[in-house]
Amino acid sequence: MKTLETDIAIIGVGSAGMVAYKSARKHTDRIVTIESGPYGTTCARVGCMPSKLLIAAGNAARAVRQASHFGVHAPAPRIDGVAVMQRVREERDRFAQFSVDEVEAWPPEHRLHGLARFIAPGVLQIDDHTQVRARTVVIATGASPVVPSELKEALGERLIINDDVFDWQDLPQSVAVMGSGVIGLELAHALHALGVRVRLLSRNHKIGPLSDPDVLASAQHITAAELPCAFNSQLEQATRTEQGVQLHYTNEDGSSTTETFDYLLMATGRKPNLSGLNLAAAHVALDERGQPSIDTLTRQIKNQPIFITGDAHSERPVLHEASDDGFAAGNNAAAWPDVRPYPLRASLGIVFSKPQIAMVGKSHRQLQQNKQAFARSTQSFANQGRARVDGNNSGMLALYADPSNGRFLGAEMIGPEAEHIAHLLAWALQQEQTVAQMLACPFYHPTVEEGLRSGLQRLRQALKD
Ligand SMILES: Cc1cc2nc3c(=O)[nH]c(=O)nc-3n(C[C@H](O)[C@H](O)[C@H](O)COP(=O)(O)OP(=O)(O)OC[C@H]3O[C@@H](n4cnc5c(N)ncnc54)[C@H](O)[C@@H]3O)c2cc1C
Ligand SMILES: NC(=O)c1ccc[n+]([C@@H]2O[C@H](COP(=O)([O-])OP(=O)(O)OC[C@H]3O[C@@H](n4cnc5c(N)ncnc54)[C@H](O)[C@@H]3O)[C@@H](O)[C@H]2O)c1
Repeated sequence: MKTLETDIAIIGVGSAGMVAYKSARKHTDRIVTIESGPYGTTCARVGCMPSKLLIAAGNAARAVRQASHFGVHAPAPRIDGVAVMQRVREERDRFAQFSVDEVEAWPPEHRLHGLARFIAPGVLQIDDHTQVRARTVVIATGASPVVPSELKEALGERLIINDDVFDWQDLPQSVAVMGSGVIGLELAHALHALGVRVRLLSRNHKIGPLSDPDVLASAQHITAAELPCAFNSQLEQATRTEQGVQLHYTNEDGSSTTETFDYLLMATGRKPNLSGLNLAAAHVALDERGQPSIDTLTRQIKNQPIFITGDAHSERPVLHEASDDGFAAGNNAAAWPDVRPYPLRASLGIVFSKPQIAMVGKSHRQLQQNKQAFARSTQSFANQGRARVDGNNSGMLALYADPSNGRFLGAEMIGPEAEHIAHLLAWALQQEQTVAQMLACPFYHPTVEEGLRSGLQRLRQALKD
């Protein structure tokens, strides 16, 4: 057994772990990173990038189909599944290789391979080959999909997760997608647009992270029109067949459906990779969800020389937050015990569905849960000028503001250009702008952003009422 002494041990070399390493390295050379899987990051290998590549292919197919709306008639697109998946894999590999190259350029003595777990405070066991004694530890272990073991046993390799999709050599004929959260929506829309027979199964009426009643109702309507869905359905039985899977489920109205698919894609949430770390040996207390109590600004686990980053602590499991966490944790792990707060950016989430969904700042649910007074406006995109020009005039924007000072608080949206409107809103939120200040900014004509201006004008009126 090899033993090592170091200042900082970083568990997990994904997006957060890589940034933590680079930040810590500015202060000390005594760093060890530990990675149990391949380098390349979840985002580039099996997350953000390959999913957006598949979505881009789906958007291209959709554009051809919708061209006739403009009087431009093209034959139905012929989808070459092998070529679609080849581009997804090749571009994915190219993105992932940038991270692999970066990590492999780090000094070899800074890189260990194996599964890390605590055996005592400040002491990590890596597989059965190395023990690392570290002054501080950064946990950057990411998250993994939740897959019920009984379904996995019943369906074997016909039950898949997002990772499997991006390794396909060809598109399958049919896929049932379980879960109408972020991953379920993005992949179901992309596969459907690429001509795969899809059924989106949801045990409730949720659409991604949406909570505003009007935006959610609009999203339910749009999603049901766009995709074959079974909302509020209950999977009763899943059986492996020679060709794939047979699913028997109860529908919202009590009727039953039996359908066969090539695969069942599980998209029912992701869980932080903490259970294998044996945090009890580090004297870290966990709550009922198996989460440690952390200071969100320093990223420190309360009263411990341990920092936690990215999807491993699940508050905001998106890429830019993982990078920010890594930066804060890397610097603080080096500075410990003189840690300092690193402020959070305005909260921003985007779902690359059709149309896109965006969440900025406080959601409707959070405002209600906090019992916070708020003014609200809603704005439909059905008659928005530029959206009608482009033939993507569906969706709804809800905006919230603080009645005590007129400051913008948050927004929920499904609709055209949501990714760009959400950025404008997040920047205004971070600058603590009032609705009046936002309306004093320029809005070009004719743009979808004019729909945002209409929503802000209504919000200004709601603040007066
Ligand atoms: C399908 C999908 C699409 C996504 N799309 C987007 C998007 O469009 N935009 C966006 O912002 N975010 C997106 N995300 C989320 C984003 O990918 C994550 O927030 C981000 O990758 C988290 O980075 P991380 O460093 O926390 O984890 P990871 O990159 O997963 O790194 C964790 C690393 O820790 C290693 N590890 C785990 N346990 C141990 C252990 N005990 N010992 C040693 N090593 C260990 C793992 O092998 C892994 O390499 C998507 C995620 C998925 C799954
Ligand atoms: N565009 C992006 O930024 C992007 C894309 C993909 C993933 N992500 C990140 O990854 C995280 C995880 O995504 P996700 O889609 O796995 O989780 P999610 O929490 O968004 O969705 C999970 C869905 O599964 C449902 N569900 C849970 N248990 C179920 C069960 N037993 N049966 C049926 N349905 C069930 C939930 O009601 C929910 O709708 C997201 O929160 C997001 O932060 C981000």
